[in-house]
Amino acid sequence: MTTTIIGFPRIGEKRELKFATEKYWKHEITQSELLQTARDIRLKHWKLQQQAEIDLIPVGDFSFFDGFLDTFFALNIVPKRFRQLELSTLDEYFALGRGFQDEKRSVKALPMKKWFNTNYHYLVPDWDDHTDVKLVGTKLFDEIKEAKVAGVNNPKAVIIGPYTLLKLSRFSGSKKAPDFLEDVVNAYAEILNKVSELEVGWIQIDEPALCFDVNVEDRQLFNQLYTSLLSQKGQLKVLLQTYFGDIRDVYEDTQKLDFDGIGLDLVATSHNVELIQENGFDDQKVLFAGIINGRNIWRNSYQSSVKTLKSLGVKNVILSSSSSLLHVPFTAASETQLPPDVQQHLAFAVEKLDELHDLNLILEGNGQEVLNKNTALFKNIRHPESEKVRTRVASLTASDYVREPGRNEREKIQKAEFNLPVLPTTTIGSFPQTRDVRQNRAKFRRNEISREEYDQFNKDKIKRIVEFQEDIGLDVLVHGEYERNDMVEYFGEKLDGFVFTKNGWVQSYGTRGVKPPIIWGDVSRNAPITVDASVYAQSLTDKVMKGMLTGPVTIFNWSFPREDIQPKESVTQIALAIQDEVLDLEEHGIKIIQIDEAALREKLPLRKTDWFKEYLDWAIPAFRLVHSSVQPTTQIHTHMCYSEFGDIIQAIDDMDADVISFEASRADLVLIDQLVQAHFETEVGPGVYDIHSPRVPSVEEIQKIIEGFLTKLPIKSLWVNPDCGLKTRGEKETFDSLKNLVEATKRVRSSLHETSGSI
Ligand SMILES: Nc1nc2c(c(=O)[nH]1)N[C@@H](CNc1ccc(C(=O)N[C@@H](CCC(=O)N[C@@H](CCC(=O)N[C@@H](CCC(=O)O)C(=O)O)C(=O)O)C(=O)O)cc1)CN2
Ligand code: MET
Ligand SMILES: [Zn+2]
Repeated sequence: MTTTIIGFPRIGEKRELKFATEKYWKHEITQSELLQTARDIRLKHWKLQQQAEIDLIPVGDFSFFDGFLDTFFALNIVPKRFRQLELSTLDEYFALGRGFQDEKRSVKALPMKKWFNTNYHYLVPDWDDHTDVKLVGTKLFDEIKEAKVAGVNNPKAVIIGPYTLLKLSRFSGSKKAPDFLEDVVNAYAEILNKVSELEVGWIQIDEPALCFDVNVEDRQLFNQLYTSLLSQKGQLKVLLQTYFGDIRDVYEDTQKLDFDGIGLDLVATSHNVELIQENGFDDQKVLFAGIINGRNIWRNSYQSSVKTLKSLGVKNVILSSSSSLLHVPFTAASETQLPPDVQQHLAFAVEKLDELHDLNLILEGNGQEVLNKNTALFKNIRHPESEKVRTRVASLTASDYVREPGRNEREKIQKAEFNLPVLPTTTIGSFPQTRDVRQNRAKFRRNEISREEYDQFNKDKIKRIVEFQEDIGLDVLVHGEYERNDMVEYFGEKLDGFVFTKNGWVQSYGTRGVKPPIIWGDVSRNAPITVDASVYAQSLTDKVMKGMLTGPVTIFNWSFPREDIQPKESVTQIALAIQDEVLDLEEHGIKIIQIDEAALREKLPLRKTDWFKEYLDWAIPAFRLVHSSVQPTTQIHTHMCYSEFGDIIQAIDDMDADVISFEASRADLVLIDQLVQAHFETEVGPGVYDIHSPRVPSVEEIQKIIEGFLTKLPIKSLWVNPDCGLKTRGEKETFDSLKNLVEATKRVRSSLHETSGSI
């Protein structure tokens, strides 16, 4: 038996890569300084794995921005608009990820999407009829050489596979995936060949897309790709690596094809275990058993892992992580401020390396001591439970999930209550988290300023931004969320039952990271959270101030969940805590309350058959529970930044919010059509401009977009807003964009007057 991992976090223990990259973008360091930082990071991570005696060390899992981008960049899949910029290779690479702008030129970045059911984003390549797929990149080979020089004698080359590449791509020309098949196979064959020449034993080809539903055509595509590719592998051993789910649709095919290893996630579901038990596993192949959880931060229970592994009856096994460790923070060792009983149960990336080593020892018969210690740890685990919370959850009844009166009735009541103009304008909540805002928070954290000073700073910010919103004529105002480091971490810090880390950063996209809170005990609210800020903001204006909360499903999905109770149970507890906050806001005169569910779509199970019974059947009720007991006059908004909910429209409507805002880039006029077709009842604010880019949209541009929406949607259901919060933007571009948004709306309103006389 030996050990490996699928991949290691790459941002660095103290986010060194983030800081160096951002400095490079600001021209504060040179390219060679950035490359040196990257080399240092890779070396350090390889050494850590060597110290933990990991046998097969992944190489190629490092990335400056995104591993999916690395793969298609190496394969020359770069739209012309980027090539024409004539940048250096590295700058072209970054341009794909974050767009490019100088005095003369402006090119939009490739779109980003959620990587399966994680909070990590990958870049979506756009293939057109000019796309010329061929191997041009040397990153993987360079890193292999570098690893060998550094004394990594047993590297495992890592690359994203052709099936996943094709399935996750966008084809905008007349040529579709099958038309590129031959070129793709040739390019990958060349990669295998080059890796082989470097005397590498194994190549890991990541194919997580096999964990989605695989239909007949997909299955044929998969078989075609690999029949051809594997016939050219020579001496190189090929590992088909999957993660995040099971491969029931192609399990038999993978057994028949000439793979040397199959990597299966034994943690995300029990399905892969059953597949092996029921169908057996080819004696000639190695099972890369994904037994150490790459998605959560708890210690592994050796006893149950050993039991699972022994139940498989597979001859050749290499122990591995269930996914890349990219999705967990670097090390738990630095989290010294955590209660010791929590601390001892944590395993971040570095600790997971040791767990693999331990498990290997145990399975080889030399690990009785570590096994005993681990078993004792699990015997003594005590999650703080609250009788009060349990009783409250147990006494919920069906009526707690139903808001009265129904939506149509409420709509009339609220139109009278608020008397807003048609096409009401608003924003999604946050305003730019400028340097001074973060510094104020950092100072408070370091005890350099008092609570009063900290609060006063934020109050001044609120006052200023309320004045700005009034000045430019927005209709429904927000307080700006200056007090929040992150929309989930902030609530985690305020609620009982959560613990949080000091340095538990996980990459979300590019150089951006999040510090997911940890759900450790039963969750409840012990004091108001946002009431002061919202009430203060409302006191400054006669316009209506929108309260701003994060919903239970998003808080749960962007935290590290406990595993001793069902997700439904945790989410219901969080829902009741947020319900307390909703009712408190209402009682304090806040009349519109937005409850963000940005992450609702994200955790939809990979397979359609699981959508309702494993997720939506509790996620949608949890949201309803939060708001169902408010007055008919209180207007409930929700927000989802990603518009990929075409397939779950009915479930979104069933959340029973009064208004929903979401992203609506050009392609999503399709979504608007779907909404109309599905008789979607919730009022909608499809984002009229993209906040992920610093570009300022013109008045005319926004006006056109609103008019476009109006050709499809009734005017009484339409709101005007940006497509997400403004926290990552600069102030100047934000202010200019919002002024244009309001002006465009006014023009549309007056043109309506002219054409119809009344509205
Ligand atoms: N949890 C979550 N997931 C999400 C989103 C989201 O908003 N939250 N949005 C979507 C996109 N994802 C995003 C993820 C991260 C960021 C982001 O901006 N992250 C920031 C960190 C934000 C943060 O929490 N900052 C902290 C701490 C920042 C810090 O290190 N501060 C320095 C000081 C900084 C300074 O002086 O300038 C220090 O303490 O030393 C704070 O504000 O308090 C980053 O990586 O740069 C944006 C979007 C999807 N997933
Ligand atoms: C990622 S969704 C963001 C919603 C939040 N209210 C904000 O405006 O930042
Ligand atoms: Zn958003």
